[in-house]
Amino acid sequence: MEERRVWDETQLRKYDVPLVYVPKYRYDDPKVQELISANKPVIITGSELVASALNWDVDYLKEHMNNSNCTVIFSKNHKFKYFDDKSVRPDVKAKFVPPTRKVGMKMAEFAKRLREWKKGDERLYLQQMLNNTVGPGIVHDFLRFHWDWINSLQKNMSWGPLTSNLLLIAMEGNVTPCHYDEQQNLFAQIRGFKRFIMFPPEQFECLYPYPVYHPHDRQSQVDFERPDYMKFPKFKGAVGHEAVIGPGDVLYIPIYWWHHVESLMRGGYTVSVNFWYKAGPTEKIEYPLKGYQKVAIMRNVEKMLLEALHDPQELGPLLRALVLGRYT
Ligand SMILES: CC1(C)c2ccccc2-c2ccc(C[C@@H](CC(=O)O)C(=O)C(=O)O)cc21
Ligand SMILES: [Zn+2]
Repeated sequence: MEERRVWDETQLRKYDVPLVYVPKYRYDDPKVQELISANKPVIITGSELVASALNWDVDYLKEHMNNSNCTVIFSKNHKFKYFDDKSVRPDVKAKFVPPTRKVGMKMAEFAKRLREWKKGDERLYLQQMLNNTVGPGIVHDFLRFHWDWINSLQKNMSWGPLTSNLLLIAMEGNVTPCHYDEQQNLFAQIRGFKRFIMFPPEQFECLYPYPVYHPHDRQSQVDFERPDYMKFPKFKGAVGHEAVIGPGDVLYIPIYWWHHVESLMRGGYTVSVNFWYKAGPTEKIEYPLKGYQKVAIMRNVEKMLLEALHDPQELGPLLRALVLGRYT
């Protein structure tokens, strides 16, 4: 039946990227397991995975979460570009200007700031690991997630263990710029609508990730809002897979797939929970290698070269000497 449109295209940010649609199937449709085992994205409906959490809004959460501190990211603009400056060398870290800052705060304070937010204020993005200390009411809802469905999926796909569930509360219009993760991800939407633009690992050359040793490792250097086609000419060849998900939907984000994520403008704050799984064991290697395997190989080469050369400035010249005029 024709679904009631509760959002429209004017709530999506405009980018110069051609898009195809991610397919949508009911959780018991064989196409779901077929697509997931092929490492292809799919929107899964009717799973009831987080049905017990569909009432999670900030008022409910602040009532039922202990007074535990939540991690809240502040940004001066709508972009929340992830960075990891823990594992970064001091010389690289010294030059790096973090685009966001992390603050611990109680859910009640976050709710208040959300209510009182005015244009020009820093934007907020709450991301809190769900565990058994967040509060009895939340743990009760969490335990009532549709675990037998997702556990059977994990087993059928021979994924590794569930590593974490992140509770995510984003302001309308927040953007997580394009990046990839090294885990399988089932992303459950609870409140509001989120839009994903995803690219397969094969499009590595179009998305120009930062060097592996950079704090923005795994993020694309391309600013989707103002692409620099001189520096990143191959971005012209990128083709995105678009998915818009709402309450009750689950999106499968395959390991190593790039994803740009935004909470729809004028759609109110969004609540989501993601389920990150370690990759399964690689059975015997088959040739030709898959895109994500080549990405993993390139990452290892970068790490090895950095280890050997020690000075990051020497990596470029050595790689150019190795390739230009020889492998080009
Ligand atoms: C941007 C933010 C809040 C952040 C800041 C600092 C450190 C980590 C993270 C982090 C990690 C995951 C997400 C969820 C999602 C993107 C989205 O839904 O916005 C996503 O990428 C995924 O589920 O893989 C969001 C974030
Ligand atoms: Zn991600």
